[in-house]
Amino acid sequence: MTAAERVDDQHVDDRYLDYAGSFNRLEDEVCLAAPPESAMSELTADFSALAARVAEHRVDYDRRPTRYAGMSGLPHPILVPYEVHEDGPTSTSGTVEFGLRHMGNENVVHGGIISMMFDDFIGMFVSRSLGSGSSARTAYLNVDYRSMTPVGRPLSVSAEIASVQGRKAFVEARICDGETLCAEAHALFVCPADQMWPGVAGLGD
Ligand SMILES: CCCCCCCCCCCCCC(=O)SCCNC(=O)CCNC(=O)[C@H](O)C(C)(C)COP(=O)(O)OP(=O)(O)OC[C@H]1O[C@@H](n2cnc3c(N)ncnc32)[C@H](O)[C@@H]1OP(=O)(O)O
Repeated sequence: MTAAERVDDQHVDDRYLDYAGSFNRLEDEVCLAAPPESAMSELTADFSALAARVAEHRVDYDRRPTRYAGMSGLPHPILVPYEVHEDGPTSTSGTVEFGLRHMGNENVVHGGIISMMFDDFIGMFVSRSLGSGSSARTAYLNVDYRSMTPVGRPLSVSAEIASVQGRKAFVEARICDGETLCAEAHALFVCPADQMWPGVAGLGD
């Protein structure tokens, strides 16, 4: 599913994608630049003015496009955008591309960002699959970093529900660069006690 196909919410439209995408570009450039002192002072003033302009448009939680974008893998100021290509009741797969703003060491992704990507990708998959809205909570997320994860090119990402035991969903996920396993995750997501999973046939206890 492309970003354009996912734009079906009144809170997220093409203008939002341009807006969030240009902000991501700014983040990339800030991570790469070393402005001289005078340019840095000017840019600091510009950033402060820009923050004040954006602040004029604050809205309540439910009306924020970043909330809906964050739940769909769309461009977002903090989360890593991804696309879902196949989505079933027990497994999902797609592509993710980390940007320059996600770099730790040169040209490779910061480990904490990889954990965040897994948490978001798995959390949204579990919520879609087991039907808890967006309320599945991460109880633990164990990440094994198997090889350096590159920035700036599409990588595959996939997850599957290994088992569901009562309110607990055990999930496995991985990010690969072609045949190379970059990182894998083993996670437990728990459904809040007052919202039992509607469940998936064959997965429950
Ligand atoms: C940044 C921008 C965002 C934009 C929006 C995008 C949204 C995207 C969102 C994407 C999604 C992102 C998602 C996020 O980021 S969710 C945010 C990160 N997660 C949290 O904040 C969760 C905090 N913890 C809790 O709320 C509670 O501890 C939970 C709900 C997890 C359990 O408390 P609860 O009182 O309900 O239940 P319980 O304690 O009786 O436990 C129940 C069962 O679970 C077992 N258990 C529990 N913990 C562990 C453990 N660590 N290892 C092994 N087992 C564990 C426990 O033994 C028991 O098993 P059993 O005895 O029944 O067999």
